[in-house]
Amino acid sequence: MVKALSVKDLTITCGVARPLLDRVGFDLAPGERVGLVGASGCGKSLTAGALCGLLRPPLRVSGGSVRLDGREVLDLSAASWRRVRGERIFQIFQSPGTALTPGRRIRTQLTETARLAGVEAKATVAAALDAVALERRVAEFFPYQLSGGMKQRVLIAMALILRPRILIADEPTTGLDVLTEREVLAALNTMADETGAAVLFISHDLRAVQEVAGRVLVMEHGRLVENASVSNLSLSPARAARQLAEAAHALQGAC
Ligand SMILES: Nc1ncnc2c1ncn2[C@@H]1O[C@H](COP(=O)(O)OP(=O)(O)OP(=O)(O)O)[C@@H](O)[C@H]1O
Repeated sequence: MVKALSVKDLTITCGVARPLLDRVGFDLAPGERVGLVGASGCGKSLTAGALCGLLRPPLRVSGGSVRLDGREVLDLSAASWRRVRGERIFQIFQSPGTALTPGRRIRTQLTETARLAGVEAKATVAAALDAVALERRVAEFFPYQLSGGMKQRVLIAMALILRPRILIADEPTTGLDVLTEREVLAALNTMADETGAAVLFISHDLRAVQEVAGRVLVMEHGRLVENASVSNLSLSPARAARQLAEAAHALQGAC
C-alpha cells in the first residue's frame, strides 16, 4: 500500500555546522495517527517545517526524501507547494493566531476555505463548526474575539473542510488549560475520524500525544531514536524515550 507520508534520511543543515536534523526516517499509513515527541530543541518543528515546505534559508534540506502519497515533494516549486499545502497537507501551529487573518470574520475565512475545497459553503461551514464543538455564532467573530483554544478549533474546522491527506499538529495544545486541551484534542480526533486524514501530532507532552496517537516517534538531538507504541516506551533502549515515559507516568501519578 502507498504510504500517506514516507520520510527517508531527511537531513537539514544550517551553514556548515553539524546537521540539525540527521537522516530522519518514518512512514505514516493512510489514516494513521502518530506522535512525534522529544525535548525542546530536538528538531520536531524543523521536521514539520520540512514536511510542509516551510523552511527558509539559512536552513536547508541537504539530503533525503519526503513522499506524499508516493510523490516526492522536496523538489517542488514555491507555487506547487502552495497547492500541496492545504489540499494534501495541513499544518496547525502552537500559535493559531498567525494562521488566521486578523481583520476578517471567521465566517469569511471558513467560506473561503470551502470555496478552495470546491464545496458548498453555508452547510459545510455550519457542519465544521458543529464538529469542533464551536457555537455557530462564533462564525461572526473576528479572530481577536476568540480564545487560543477556540482559534485552534477554527483551524481544525478548516482542516475538516479541506480534508487533507495529512494533518501536522505542531504543539497545538501547549499553553492551554487542561479542559481546553481536551476540547482541542477531541476536535482533532473528530476531524481525523471524519476525513480519514493521517495525523502527525508533535508535542513534548506524552500525555497529550496518547489522546491522539498509538505510536510515537521519539527524537533526540536531531535524530530519531525510537519508533514504538506508547505503552512500550518505558522499555525502550533509548534513554530519551524512557525519560518521556517516566515523566508522563510521574505526572499521571501526581493528578
Ligand atoms: N531558523 C533557524 N536557524 C538556525 N537554527 C534553527 C532555526 N530554527 C531552529 N533551529 C535550531 O534547530 C534545532 C531544532 O529546533 P526545533 O525548533 O525543531 O526544536 P523543537 O524540537 O521543535 O523544540 P520546541 O519543543 O522547543 O519547539 C534547535 O537547535 C534550534 O536552535
